Amino acid sequence: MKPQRITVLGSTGSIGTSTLDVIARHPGRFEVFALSAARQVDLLLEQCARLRPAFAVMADAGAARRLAERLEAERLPTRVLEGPDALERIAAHEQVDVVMAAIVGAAGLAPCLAAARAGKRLLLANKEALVVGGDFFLDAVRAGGARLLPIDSEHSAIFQSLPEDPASWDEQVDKIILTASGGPFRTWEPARLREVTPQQACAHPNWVMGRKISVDSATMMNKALEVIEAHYLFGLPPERLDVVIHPQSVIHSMVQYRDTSVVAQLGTPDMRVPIAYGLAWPQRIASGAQALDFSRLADMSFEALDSRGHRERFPGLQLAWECLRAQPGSTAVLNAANEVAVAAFLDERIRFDQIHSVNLATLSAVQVSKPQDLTDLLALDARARAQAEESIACLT
Ligand SMILES: NC(=O)C1=CN([C@@H]2O[C@H](COP(=O)(O)OP(=O)(O)OC[C@H]3O[C@@H](n4cnc5c(N)ncnc54)[C@H](OP(=O)(O)O)[C@@H]3O)[C@@H](O)[C@H]2O)C=CC1
Ligand SMILES: CC(=O)[C@@H](O)[C@H](O)COP(=O)(O)O
Ligand SMILES: [Mn+2]
Repeated sequence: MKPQRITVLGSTGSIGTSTLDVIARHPGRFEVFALSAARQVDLLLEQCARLRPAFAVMADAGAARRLAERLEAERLPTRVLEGPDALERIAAHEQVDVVMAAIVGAAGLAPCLAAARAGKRLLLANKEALVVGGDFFLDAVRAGGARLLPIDSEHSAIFQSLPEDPASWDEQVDKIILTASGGPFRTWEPARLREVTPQQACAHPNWVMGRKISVDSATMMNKALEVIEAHYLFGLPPERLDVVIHPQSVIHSMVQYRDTSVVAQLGTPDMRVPIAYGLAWPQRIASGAQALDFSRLADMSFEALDSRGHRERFPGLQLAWECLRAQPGSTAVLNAANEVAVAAFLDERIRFDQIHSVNLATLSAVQVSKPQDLTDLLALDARARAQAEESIACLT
């Protein structure tokens, strides 16, 4: 079998490094064609030395210069490119079969669209790209004849629990139930959330992840983004998307059928499992993850969103359903506001509980009209970011 040639967008991140780990377990099956990062020169250099990709792209121009100098000093053949256009180029390159989309945030949308239009197998970890792109993203997938496969653990679980034929989903499925860990503050008094530090927010109880998604898990905005992501991936209306808190993260999500049967996917919390599934689909390959040991599984518990003060503790979650029912483009505004607010929290410019205030203020201030193309979408994203910064300035 000819090796599958892969571009890993965001190769220095949590998903990126896990992807390279899975790929390394299957020499001959996969080959790395291109890698990308924003600023981490040392790690990208080490990955280039090990994997010898044809291209390495850095979002930051200074970092690209430093990487090129060091590759030359070590006589490594990888060609360095810089900036957003270069990301699109390695995503759409004719020699590429598979693109792992593991950039964090809306910055990943344009290369995802490029991969979609070029008809690649697109492994989507970058949920923000779909939350921003919505139907426009799906149109690009259809037009390009791409194969979109979910990598987010919940969506991989749902995909594994659904019937093979998407045409039967609407008729056979009653609802999708996304599980949520509840993050590090699941049992905290809501009033204490104003004291939360970035370090506390990034300490997820079950998963080791990048800082942005870790903060999103702590506010449960991650689950809000995932409800929106599920709507676009699986085509069910907002009222057929449910969330239940499951603190152990053993059940990664579930599908409830018309006859009330529930089909779920379970496993240890290790992203190499959905990554291996996306890479090899429809086959299964070794991921390197530890198997679940049911004899040592102490507990699997569940909490309703309407119990234990969760609605007050996690007010942002509801915005997912509100934005899905509002004007198309609202989910892009929510995402932009949240990216800006999370960055401000990590920079200690706002408090943890103010992330939600910024999101709400931005949603109510930005007028949304249905975006017709990528230019419209990017303009809406930029307006929402500017508005979110204004809301932050009013808070501080
Ligand atoms: N981590 C996880 O377990 C999961 C993550 N996801 C999703 O996957 C995506 C990646 O998450 P994660 O791996 O945790 O994030 P990380 O922060 O660990 O990694 C992000 C990657 O993107 C690069 N990057 C950051 N900003 C830019 C930019 N503006 N332009 C180009 N590249 C950029 C980073 O480069 P550099 O290292 O140089 O900064 C890094 O390679 C997110 O959308 C997240 O929601 C989904 C499910 C689980
Ligand atoms: C690993 C993964 O997919 C994350 O999105 C994870 O699910 C976060 O967990 P919670 O958002 O449920 O805390
Ligand atoms: Mn997830």
